[in-house]
Amino acid sequence: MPDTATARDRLADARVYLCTDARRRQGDLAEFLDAVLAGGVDIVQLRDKGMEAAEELEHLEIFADACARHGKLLAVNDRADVAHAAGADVLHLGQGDLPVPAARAILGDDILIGRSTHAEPEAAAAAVQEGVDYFCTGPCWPTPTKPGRHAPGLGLVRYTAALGTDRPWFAIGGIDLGNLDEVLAAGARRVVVVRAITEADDPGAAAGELAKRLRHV
Ligand SMILES: Cc1ncc(COP(=O)(O)OP(=O)(O)O)c(N)n1
Ligand SMILES: Cc1ncsc1CCOP(=O)(O)O
Ligand SMILES: [Mg+2]
Repeated sequence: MPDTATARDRLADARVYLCTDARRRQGDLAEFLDAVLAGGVDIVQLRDKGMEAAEELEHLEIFADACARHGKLLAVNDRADVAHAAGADVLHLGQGDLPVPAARAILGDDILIGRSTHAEPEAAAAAVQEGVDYFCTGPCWPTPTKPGRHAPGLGLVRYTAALGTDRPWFAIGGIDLGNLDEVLAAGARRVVVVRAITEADDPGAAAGELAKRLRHV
């Protein structure tokens, strides 16, 4: 991507979106982020559900520095105030989070807003809702990363692909290098992962392999 690319240009080009907590603290965290961003992650989100805002902001400084070094997008989960304070490129909102118009009223038009969807009507709505820049469909498989969330499976991915929307959308939930071909065959061209990268022996290599396969479909 050229240096002049906007956040929306970068989103349009994105294939691999990583959500990670901040268990890998300080120096180790920066090293981890450098490896995965150099490897092929296009968007990185700090997703640490138990963390209070002040601690989240502290960690986000490390994320923001890493994203700036690599020209990649920084995403914040759930909280518009934290996204604003961190200067994030992206705010991700689930069905139970702040409604998109409320987030837009706080943040304006420059930030990208993403939305989670878990059922066909939610995906169809997110594909056209004003103020939404991208959406995610899943979980494709039940996942310990989001306990208790019913998995609509690859049927929702097939449904979303059939919408033929121009809006970027990502498959999420239980995706790894072993089942990526099934996700691709269902019609997804972008994925969100947690464990496939954070729990890999070599996170940078895992990011690279995911990116390579998604970019050569
Ligand atoms: C990129 C991305 N996609 C989906 C989610 C899940 O959001 P949500 O359904 O609000 O669940 P929590 O992550 O908040 O537990 C996400 N965070 N990021
Ligand atoms: C946050 C979230 N929302 C739906 S599935 C999921 C977690 C996906 O994690 P993993 O890639 O480890 O299965
Ligand atoms: Mg949420």
